[in-house]
Amino acid sequence: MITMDDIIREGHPTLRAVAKEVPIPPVAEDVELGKEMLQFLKNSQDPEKAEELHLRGGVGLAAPQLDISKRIIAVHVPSIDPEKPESGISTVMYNPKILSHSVQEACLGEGEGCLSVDREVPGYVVRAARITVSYFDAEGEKHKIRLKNYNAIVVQHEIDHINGIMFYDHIDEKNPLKLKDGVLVID
Ligand SMILES: O=CN(O)C[C@@H](CC1CCCC1)C(=O)N1NCCC[C@H]1C(=O)Nc1ccccn1
Ligand code: NI
Repeated sequence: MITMDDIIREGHPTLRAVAKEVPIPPVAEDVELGKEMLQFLKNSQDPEKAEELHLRGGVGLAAPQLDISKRIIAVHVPSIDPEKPESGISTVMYNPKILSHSVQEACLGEGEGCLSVDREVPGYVVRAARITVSYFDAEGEKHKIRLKNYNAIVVQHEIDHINGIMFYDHIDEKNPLKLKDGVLVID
């Protein structure tokens, strides 16, 4: 079972490596890893389990954060609106790829954090507001999905990890809270 002790922190070189594609269909080891990554996120969002296991609540996790330089990410974003279950996303993506993205940009009003970064880094992380992502699932089936707003931000944060990019690489150092016109602020 994955706990915070398994998550490497900034400064570890694996966080800056470009992760390798995995064979499709995923081998048993990669299927198991994906399941554990998704379970970690679910545990981290369960008050009892999070307390018992000392987990920081997370909505995404990338294999490089476990010092495993493979292109595997997990996302577990609860849908805010129970009437619209599709507004959340819960899945493991193998070899995810952003096929296209909107010109329109977006950022989280609160900025971003990272389970591999034990400090606050203030500033807007401006990303594409909408993305089209292809990925393979545990069975080796290919998917092509369109994501927007918070789900799009989360998946972009995770795909950054498999490319060795950290969220603060996107923050304008001179003026971290600068916002160009038209950037959608997501709260
Ligand atoms: O690469 C993956 N990571 O580093 C885990 C990150 C991923 C998100 C950061 C911004 C977009 C994706 C993560 O989840 N967090 N960042 C640090 C502490 C907070 C936590 C978080 O946002 N938690 C959360 C949010 C809503 C509901 C429940 N929990
Ligand atoms: Ni992160």
